[in-house]
Amino acid sequence: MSVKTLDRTDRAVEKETDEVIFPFFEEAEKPKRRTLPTIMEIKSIDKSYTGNKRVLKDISFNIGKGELLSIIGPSGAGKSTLLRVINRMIEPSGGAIHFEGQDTLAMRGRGLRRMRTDIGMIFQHYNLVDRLSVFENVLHGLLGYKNSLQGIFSMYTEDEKRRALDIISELGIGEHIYKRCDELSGGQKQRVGIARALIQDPKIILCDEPIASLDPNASRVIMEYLKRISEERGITIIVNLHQLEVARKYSDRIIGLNDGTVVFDDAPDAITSESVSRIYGSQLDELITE
Ligand SMILES: Nc1ncnc2c1ncn2[C@@H]1O[C@H](COP(=O)(O)OP(=O)(O)OP(=O)(O)O)[C@@H](O)[C@H]1O
Repeated sequence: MSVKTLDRTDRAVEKETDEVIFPFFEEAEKPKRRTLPTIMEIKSIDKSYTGNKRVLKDISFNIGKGELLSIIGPSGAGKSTLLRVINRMIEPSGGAIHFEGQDTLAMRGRGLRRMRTDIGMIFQHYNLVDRLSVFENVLHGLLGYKNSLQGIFSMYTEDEKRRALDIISELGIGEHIYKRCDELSGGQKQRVGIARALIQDPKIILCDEPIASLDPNASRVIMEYLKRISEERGITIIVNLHQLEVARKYSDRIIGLNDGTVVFDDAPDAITSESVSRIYGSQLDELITE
C-alpha cells in the first residue's frame, strides 16, 4: 500500500511542546458539500437493549465514500449505539445495513472479520495497551489479518513494519515510536489510535468522541488529521461529537440525533438555531463551544 504523506508545512507549525498549532484555523474555508458515491446504506435501523425502550428508532441514511460525517446530539441520544451498530459491535434489533452493497447483518465468520478490518475505530479513551510501545500498538491494528499463532508471537513482515513506521511519521509522532504509550499526552495517544486504525487499510473509520478528553489545541490537531485522511485517502470518517462548533468546522455533513431519531441531516451551514433546538431539546446547555 502506498502511504501518502500529509503535508503540514503550509498550515501548521510545531511548538516545542510537540503539539501542533494551526494558525489559520479560524480563517479556514467553510467545507464544500461534495457529491460522493455511496459506501454504506443504513436502512430503518432499530435498537432496544431491554424491554420496549427503543434507543434507535427507524434510522435511515446513506454515507458517501470519503465523507466526513459528524453525528451530534445530547447525552443518551443514541450516538455511541449507532456507531457500534455500524460495525456490529452491537447487533441492531431491526433494519439492514449494506456496506458496498453487501448485507452486513448476514455476514458470518470470514466475511464478518473482513468487514471489521475494512472498518477501523478510534475511541475517547484510546484503547491502547499502555505498557507497549507506540510501534507495537500500531502493529496491533494488523491483528485482524493474522491467524492466532502469528498474533500471539507478534509476527509481522518487514513490509508491515515499514508501513507502521511511515504511518507513525505521517501522524507526527515518529520521535516517540519506542516510547510506552502511558508516557504520551492525550493528543499523542489519539494519534497512535488513528495510526493503528490506518494500518488496517480501512475504508471507514468510526470515531467515538475522539476529542472528548483532549484540550482545544490537541482537539484541533486530531480533527485536522481526520479531515485530511478523508480528503486525501478517500476514507470515510464517521465521528460522534459533543461539540457543535467542531462539527460545523470540519464536517461535510452533520446528522443530529435526538432520543434515537434523526432530526437533522444536512450540510453544516444549513444548521439554524431552530435545528439546534430540535437536536438538543431541553439539553441545550450541554452544548460545549470553544
Ligand atoms: N449496554 C446497554 N444496556 C442498556 N442500555 C444501554 C446500553 N448502552 C446504552 N444504553 C442506553 O441507550 C441510550 C443511548 O445510549 P448511547 O450511549 O448510545 O447514547 P449517546 O448519545 O452516545 O450518549 P453520550 O453522549 O452520553 O455518550 C441511553 O439511554 C443509554 O442509557
